[in-house]
Parts: sequence; C-alpha cells; structure tokens
Amino acid sequence: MSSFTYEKVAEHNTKDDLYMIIHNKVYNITQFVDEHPGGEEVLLDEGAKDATEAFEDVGHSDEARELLEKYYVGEVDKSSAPVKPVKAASTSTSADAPQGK
Ligand code: HEM
Repeated sequence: MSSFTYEKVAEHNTKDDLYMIIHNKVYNITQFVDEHPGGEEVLLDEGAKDATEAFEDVGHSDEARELLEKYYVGEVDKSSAPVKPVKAASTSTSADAPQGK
C-alpha cells in the first residue's frame, strides 16, 4: 500500500493534479474537480492538504463518501508533519502561522 507524506500531498495542488486527505486517506481527485456538485473552487482551496474538517462540516451524503473510494491512492504517512501548501491565491494570514524548520 502506498503512503504519502503531507509534503508529497502538498505537491499535488493544481486543477490538473489535485490530491486531498480525508480521514488520513489520500485521494487523487483530479478527475473529480469538474464533477463536484459543490464546485471546483472549494476543492482547490481545500486540496493538497487535510480537508477532513471541511468535508465533514458540509455533511456530505453516504453517496459522496462512496465516491471517494474511486479516488483512493493510499494512506498518509503519519510520521510526516502537515505543511502549508504554497498557493498563489492563498487567503491565509501569515503572521500567526509558524513555518516548519
Ligand atoms: C473529494 C472529496 C469530495 C467529494 C467526493 C464530494 C462530493 C460531493 C457530493 C456528491 C455532493 C452532493 C451532495 C452530497 O451527496 O452530499 C457534494 C456537495 C457539496 N460539497 Fe463536496 N465533496 C468533496 C469535498 C468537498 C470539500 C473539501 C468541500 C469543502 C467545503 C465540499 C463542499 C461541498 C459543498 C458546499 C456542497 C454542497 C453543494 C450544494 O448542494 O450546493 N466538498 N460534494
């Protein structure tokens, strides 16, 4: 079974190559971006990192959860640390976010 560090997942951060982590599982959702009923914007915003909270906040249906299986590519390497994906259109505030060493 493949495992991915957070850093590896963070590299897949574009519409043409997008990964997402939900409940410690890694999904390659590139093919799904155009199909998402909630639009592509949220997937691009929440992609390339752990989107568990965003995914759960929406209250996605069982059908949505089943869809995920199709895009499963592996597990998160839990010994790795989350990274802040570098994105051109980042909306995050930088001041209170310490960078990794
Ligand atoms: C790959 C992961 C995801 C899958 C497979 C997925 C799938 C779906 C599906 C099937 C729906 C239709 C309603 C339902 O069945 O629940 C939906 C709706 C929606 N999703 Fe996602 N979703 C994903 C990730 C996300 C994320 C990370 C967000 C971030 C906030 C999000 C936001 C929404 C919103 C706002 C709707 C409601 C759209 C509407 O009814 O107007 N989704 N999603």
